[in-house]
Amino acid sequence: MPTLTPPPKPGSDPLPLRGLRASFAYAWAGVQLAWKSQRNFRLEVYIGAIALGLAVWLQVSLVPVLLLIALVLGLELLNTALEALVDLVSPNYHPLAKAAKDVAAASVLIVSGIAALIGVLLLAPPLVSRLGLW
Ligand SMILES: Nc1ncnc2c1ncn2[C@@H]1O[C@H](COP(=O)(O)OP(=O)(O)OP(=O)(O)O)[C@@H](O)[C@H]1O
Repeated sequence: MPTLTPPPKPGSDPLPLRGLRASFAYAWAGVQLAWKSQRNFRLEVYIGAIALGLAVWLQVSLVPVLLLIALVLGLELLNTALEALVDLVSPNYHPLAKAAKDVAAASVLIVSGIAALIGVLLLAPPLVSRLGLW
């Protein structure tokens, strides 16, 4: 019978700062995992970086752009976590597993679509004017 390793518990470290550092390290490992395994996450990071660069260049307020980037990337990470959990509990086909994955993917789709629309509404007018097209 395989021995089960208990999960690490950085929050219960008697030295709070060491526990905090370990928590950040686990969270960063999650970002790296998503970067390596999720093409959509990489694409969203690239698009977010371009939007941020444009906002700086066009002197548009960075607050809405940063909020939208955080929303899309955070939701994509949650979607990735949910996919992993579904694969763990339901490696075989199950309609509820399908519902969980499809609805989680739908949340990313809707938020990304609306974020893209807001991004265009924010950046297109100053971009057109900066390029002297209007
Ligand atoms: N265990 C399962 N039971 C039923 N349907 C599943 C199951 N696993 C995946 N699916 C279906 O296959 C689709 C694709 O699943 P998958 O895990 O490959 O995610 P994905 O959309 O390819 O995500 P990503 O490309 O971000 O990894 C799901 O949206 C779901 O409809």
